[in-house]
Amino acid sequence: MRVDIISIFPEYFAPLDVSLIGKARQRGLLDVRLHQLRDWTHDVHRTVDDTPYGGGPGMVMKPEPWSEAIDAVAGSAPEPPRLVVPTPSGRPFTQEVALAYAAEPWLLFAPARYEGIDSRVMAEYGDRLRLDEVSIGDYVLAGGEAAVLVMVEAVARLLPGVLGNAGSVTDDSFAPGAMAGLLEGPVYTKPPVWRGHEVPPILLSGNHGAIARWRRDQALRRTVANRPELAARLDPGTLDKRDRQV
Ligand SMILES: COC(=O)COc1cccc(COC(=O)c2cn[nH]c2)c1
Repeated sequence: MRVDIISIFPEYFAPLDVSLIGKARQRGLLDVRLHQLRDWTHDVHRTVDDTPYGGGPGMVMKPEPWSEAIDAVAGSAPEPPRLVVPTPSGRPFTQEVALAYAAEPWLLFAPARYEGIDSRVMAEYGDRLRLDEVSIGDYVLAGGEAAVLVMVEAVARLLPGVLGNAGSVTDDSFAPGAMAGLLEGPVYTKPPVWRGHEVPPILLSGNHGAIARWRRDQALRRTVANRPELAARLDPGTLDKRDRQV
């Protein structure tokens, strides 16, 4: 997968050189290319923003630098990238969206700063680059760069070969399957007793059926407690009689 990121702070993406993503890049599983938006300005101050039409606080990112940058990166490629713009007003970025992105050969991220990018840029590229405006949560960041880091990590870990243990992807709490739609339950490792806290004995029992039921029960409890709106969406049929005692 190829990932291009256009930003006025390309240095923000240094974390993509380390850990999981860094190794995936070294192994050629991921091709991340960074671009400085200001390289597509033509004034001495390398201006990328201006005051908003209609008044109001803050500044808006000018359309010309973005369109010149996007044209230079995406060009007239026969199979153009999917353009992803992080914004508080976007559709929710979920594991389902991450899975869809992981199937794309090429993503182009456009993290905005200030009050956002002139909307005509979205209109210009919406169709050809299958523009997706996505939100990683209901809060406002100073810029989309942190959101791009989040999305690149969520997508990259789904690529074949990136995660050592393939199982952990299918066990994702938001992945389809037995635990679909449930939050992760508690996890434990050695020592069996730590500062007087014991690991739940069921986990040491070797009874894999009972362990699976216990884990599902714990996941259901946590989902009901922390995300009642997810619990409400669970298909009653998916809850076996044990779960209904929750
Ligand atoms: C067309 O879209 C744009 O112009 C983007 O506009 C903005 C405006 C303010 C802040 C941001 C950065 O993204 C977030 O804050 C964000 C993303 N997810 N949750 C919070 C982007």
